Amino acid sequence: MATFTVSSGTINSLTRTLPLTKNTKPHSLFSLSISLTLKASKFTLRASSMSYDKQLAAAKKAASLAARLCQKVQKALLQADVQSKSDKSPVTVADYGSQAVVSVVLQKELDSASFSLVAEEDSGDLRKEEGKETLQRIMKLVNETLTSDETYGNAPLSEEDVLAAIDSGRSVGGPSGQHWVLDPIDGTKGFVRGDQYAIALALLDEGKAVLGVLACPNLPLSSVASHNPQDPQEKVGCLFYAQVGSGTYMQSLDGSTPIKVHVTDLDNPEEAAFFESFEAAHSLHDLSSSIAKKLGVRAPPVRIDSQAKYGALSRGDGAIYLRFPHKGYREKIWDHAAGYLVVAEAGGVVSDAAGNPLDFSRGRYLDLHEGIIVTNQKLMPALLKAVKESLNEKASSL
Ligand SMILES: Nc1ncnc2c1ncn2[C@@H]1O[C@H](COP(=O)(O)O)[C@@H](O)[C@H]1OP(=O)(O)O
Ligand SMILES: [Mg+2]
Ligand SMILES: [Mg+2]
Ligand SMILES: [Mg+2]
Repeated sequence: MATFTVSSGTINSLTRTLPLTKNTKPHSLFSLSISLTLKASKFTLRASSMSYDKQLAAAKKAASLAARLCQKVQKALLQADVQSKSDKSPVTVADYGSQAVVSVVLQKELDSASFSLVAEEDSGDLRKEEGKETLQRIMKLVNETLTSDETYGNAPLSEEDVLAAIDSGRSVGGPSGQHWVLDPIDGTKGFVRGDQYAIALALLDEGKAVLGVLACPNLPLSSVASHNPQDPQEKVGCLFYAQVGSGTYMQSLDGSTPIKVHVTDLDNPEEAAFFESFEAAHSLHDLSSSIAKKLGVRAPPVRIDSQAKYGALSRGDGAIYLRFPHKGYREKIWDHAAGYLVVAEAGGVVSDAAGNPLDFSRGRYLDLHEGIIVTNQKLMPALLKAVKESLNEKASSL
């Protein structure tokens, strides 16, 4: 006979929601409690036996190949003359190319019949007459990248295949079923400057993030705090990955042995380093400076682009990440889902400015209170207090 164990907390919280009256008979409570026990046990069994190993292997392969494509374009971009640097098309080519590569690899490696992808780009502009030349360049790049992996052989994709791969990212996501979530280049501003960017890929199952993969081609393997960009011996290019319930790992993009990473265990905010956007247009630097001051943070902010910030925080390079977009900006799920799981599985906490968890089940957008804050469990209460005070001061000064 199978035995099930369910925590009393689960049953207590379930019975709290029951409509109990003075007339509820003891035996009906007993049968109710048995049926709740079985239901809860079923849920526990399903959650703990669920493995996403196959999807994780596919996601790591997809993000690594997309990173290879992006690195090639960024290298050419940085070597180009000033005039062609102001041309936006290389970024466009890498954005679309990365999305196509991830979409093709996931569909080749997994069951494509039930494939759903929520991704940033769509092929609208590429289908226009003026997009023809760009599409040619994307197709060439995608084929070169895919054939650089020997498992994909030599069956080149047509223009139509590439357009279809990009457009598979039009899914609206939502609370049921499985959905992949992709930002093919997160931090395009950093990509163009030659700085940080990430290929961010997550899997949602029933509205919850269950896999997160971040390829960060320009992030040093050592801490950003101790990194010396002049030293040619220092390796760059990190792949972070997390599966729900299994922790967060990091390896080099060229495939070193993975190491388990953990957020810092710092409990004194004065010693904390904090991350924020490089771009002042993406996050309110004044507000984060006011929060840091209240916490007594001594170090200046570490400003880097993209979800590389989540990766760096997951291995303890810094203790806090603050993100407060300007009024009216709506956050998208592909800008946070992968980073969220990488940090959560490394022991960190990600919430909105009011302390609510992020909800990835509501479609392509995240509905948030004000901003996003990330830190470890010990520092979160003090951080929430400082955020609340700073937001109140900002509101009363308007
Ligand atoms: N006006 C904006 N405010 C906040 N974030 C923005 C804005 N415009 C684009 N972004 C997105 O913010 C993220 C980068 O933030 P960060 O400053 O942390 O690098 C990216 O996802 C970027 O999009 P994209 O993916 O197109 O680069
Ligand atoms: Mg983005
Ligand atoms: Mg993007
Ligand atoms: Mg964009």
